[in-house]
Amino acid sequence: MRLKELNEQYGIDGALEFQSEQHTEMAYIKTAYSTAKVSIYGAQVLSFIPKGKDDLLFVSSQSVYKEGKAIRGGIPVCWPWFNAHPTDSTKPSHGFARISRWEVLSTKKEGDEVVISLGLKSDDRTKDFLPYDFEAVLEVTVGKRLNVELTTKNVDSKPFDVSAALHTYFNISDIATVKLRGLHKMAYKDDVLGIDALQEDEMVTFSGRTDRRYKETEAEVSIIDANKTIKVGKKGSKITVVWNPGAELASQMADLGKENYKKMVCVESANSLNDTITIQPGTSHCLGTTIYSV
Ligand SMILES: O=P(O)(O)OC[C@H]1O[C@@H](O)[C@H](O)[C@@H](O)[C@@H]1O
Repeated sequence: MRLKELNEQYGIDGALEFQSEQHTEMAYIKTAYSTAKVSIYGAQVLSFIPKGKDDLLFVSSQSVYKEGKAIRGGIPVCWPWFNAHPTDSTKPSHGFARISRWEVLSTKKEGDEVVISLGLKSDDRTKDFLPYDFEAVLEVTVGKRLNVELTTKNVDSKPFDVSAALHTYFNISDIATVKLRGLHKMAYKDDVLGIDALQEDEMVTFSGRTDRRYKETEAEVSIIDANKTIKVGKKGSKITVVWNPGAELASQMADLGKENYKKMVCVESANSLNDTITIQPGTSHCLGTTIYSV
């Protein structure tokens, strides 16, 4: 759909406007409490700014905007698999949702909130990646908080498995001093060391490359930064991924750049490991995250 038609059909006066940017359209959203920006390519939220505060989301200044490449930052939708494909390493890392063009399904303003729904359906292209019929919907609600829900519906006659993550990049002042609360005593898979471990310290802190999948985690996590605390809630997820590439890996990531890793931390609401979801025909699964600052 062209920009003019998008705005005619789905624009909301003073609250939601589409603009062409890079290789896609972006929805610019304004509410009494916040502003947000959502890329139609990837169904990726790229900005959430509560009134009077800094952006809670980080987007790399080196990010590449081009068809087939994932935008480095915001909330990439990793789906229908998390990280490498379970059996075929030639398939794209973190699935194909974040490198797909989604369709706008609806927009609305309800009280102080603005909601945009984006959809992705199975077709000949997606069958190469996931040989089942599906309907995925990403609903983004912007208000005092940012709420993002990814619903996968199985419209096939056979069950299929989904692993996923709402891979949120948070904007922080310094990875060396930031702390995460809410994961104390939780078991995790350390994907850097390849071991299982337990979170002994009350706070998670960062002293190098960190890549962990905390298990059985349904509680809110607080990101405690120098002058703000960001709360990250979740829904339909028992895995919380914590990721920062550290200096060495960051220096090899052209779309991140050498220094930017210091300004970001990922806290992801995920389905992975023993929380991979089997979706039966005619049923659906919803994975969500809620973000706000205090
Ligand atoms: O570079 P990508 O494909 O966006 O992935 C970034 C990271 O995403 C994290 O969620 C994974 O735990 C890491 O292992 C991975 O490196």
